[in-house]
Amino acid sequence: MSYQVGRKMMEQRNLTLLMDLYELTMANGFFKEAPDKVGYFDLYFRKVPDEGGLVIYAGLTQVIKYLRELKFTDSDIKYLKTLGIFAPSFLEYLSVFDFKCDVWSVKEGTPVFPNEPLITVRGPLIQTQLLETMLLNIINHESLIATKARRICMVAKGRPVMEFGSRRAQGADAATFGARAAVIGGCIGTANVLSAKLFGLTPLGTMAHSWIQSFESEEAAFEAWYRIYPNNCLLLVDTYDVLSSGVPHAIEIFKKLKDKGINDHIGIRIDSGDITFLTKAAREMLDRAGFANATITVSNALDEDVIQNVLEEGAAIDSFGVGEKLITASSDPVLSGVYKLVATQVEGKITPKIKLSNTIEKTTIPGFKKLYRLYDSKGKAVGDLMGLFDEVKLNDGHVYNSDPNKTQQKKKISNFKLEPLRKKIFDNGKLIYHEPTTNEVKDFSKTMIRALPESCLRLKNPDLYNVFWTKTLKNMRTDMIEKYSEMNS
Ligand SMILES: Nc1ncnc2c1ncn2[C@@H]1O[C@H](COP(=O)(O)OP(=O)(O)OP(=O)(O)O)[C@@H](O)[C@H]1O
Ligand SMILES: O=P(O)(O)OC[C@H]1O[C@H](OP(=O)(O)OP(=O)(O)O)[C@H](O)[C@@H]1O
Ligand SMILES: O=C(O)c1cccnc1
Repeated sequence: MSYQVGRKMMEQRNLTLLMDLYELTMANGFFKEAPDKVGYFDLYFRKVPDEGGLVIYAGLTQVIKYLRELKFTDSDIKYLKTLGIFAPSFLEYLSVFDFKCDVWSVKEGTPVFPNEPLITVRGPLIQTQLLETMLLNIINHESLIATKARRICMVAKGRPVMEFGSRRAQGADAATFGARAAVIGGCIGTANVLSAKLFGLTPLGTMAHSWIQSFESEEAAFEAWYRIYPNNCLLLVDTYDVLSSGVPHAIEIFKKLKDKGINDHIGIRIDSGDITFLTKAAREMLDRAGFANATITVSNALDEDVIQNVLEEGAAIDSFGVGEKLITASSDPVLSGVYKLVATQVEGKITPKIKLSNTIEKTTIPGFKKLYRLYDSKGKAVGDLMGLFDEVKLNDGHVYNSDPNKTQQKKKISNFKLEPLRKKIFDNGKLIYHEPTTNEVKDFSKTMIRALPESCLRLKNPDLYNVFWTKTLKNMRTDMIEKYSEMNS
């Protein structure tokens, strides 16, 4: 395949067939058995990674793009035909696929909690089923990375964190969409230029060891860099020896810049060794030479634990470059979001659906639901509330804790303001949502996090945030568990 053809394929790549085969075999069956049945699916996750207190919801932009571009091409149909398992009339339906679903979603950047319906899709069962794989693929990935970035940026305590992970991401999409998610989670920008271009992020970077190595000496390498980039001189100082070579050579360059009247956007990057010891020593040397404004950036397999540790030890750091551990969320690399059928509808009548399990955590939450955040008079979030779509009076003074182990725990809450957490994104297949920019999503996320109780923000042993259920929802689920358990005993 020629380079040009390969490029065109990438630009026009069609992800419609990126689905598990069973989505198609079921859809083929629904087409035959229940062509007019409407399905309601909820997308939610059960557990926060790293035993953290919250997940930062990310990926909606890619979900919107995916849904807008759904199209089975002639070659897709031809391929599906070769499998010999689909009815010709179903393939005909796919060939003129007309997306007709309603989609509700939480806004990107929102801190969210286990079992909350982040997305609900309502539409022809045939169509709602087909979306499972990609919706999960996108939301599970981006929310995972945004959540990890939030942890890392939180311990950096206001110091900028740059996303440096593309080289170690698991593939091109993981790098590009991961960088966007990292910015939603708090990073100030990314080294990934494609991601910066596509999503309006700030492209950032310093230099690699190859630049220094390619010259006869470190001095020559720094000298050449400063001549080309006098207004942004961040020098990598650990190629030979940080304290005896890198920092003294960097200081020489900063002096030359000072002589030319340039004294800002100067600094060093340290990429190996004991971060605490080296940054403290380097800081002293820079200050003594009159360069208190020269910044110190560190990198090298950083994560929230290392960052917290070095800052507790008093390391002198102005910013961080974080790659592999962020972009792969290596400490807990799976957000196990699921997409479950919660109701069907025939001739306007909605029937809630449930899946039982041996564990109450895995038993689904039936019904077409709505989701609110409750704020007290000071604007602090006191919990979220899940109820059924047609409940008018959501709070009768008695709501139920959603912790599956505490389903009987009843609470009375009063004097709060209800804010809907979800918005309608597609109406009958038509996009009706105005998407914010990634940087707006990031700011929105910060505001939403600030409103949460401090105790659920902690990295270790966070308090469980309240996700309440209305009495109606709780009773409906209990009744359904009983009914279906009896039916099968
Ligand atoms: N003071 C510190 N406390 C905790 N962790 C640290 C500290 N200093 C460095 N680290 C972390 O320890 C790990 C190992 O650092 P080290 O410099 O030995 O790495 P390395 O990759 O072997 O170095 P090199 O790049 O020279 O091969 C890295 O993840 C680094 O971020
Ligand atoms: O460590 P990360 O968090 O992924 O940050 C990105 C790393 O990528 C670069 O290293 P490079 O790939 O050149 O090799 P290195 O591992 O030898 O530093 C850079 O110097 C960082 O060390
Ligand atoms: O610009 C940098 O310093 C950089 C970019 C990617 C990975 N490591 C470092």
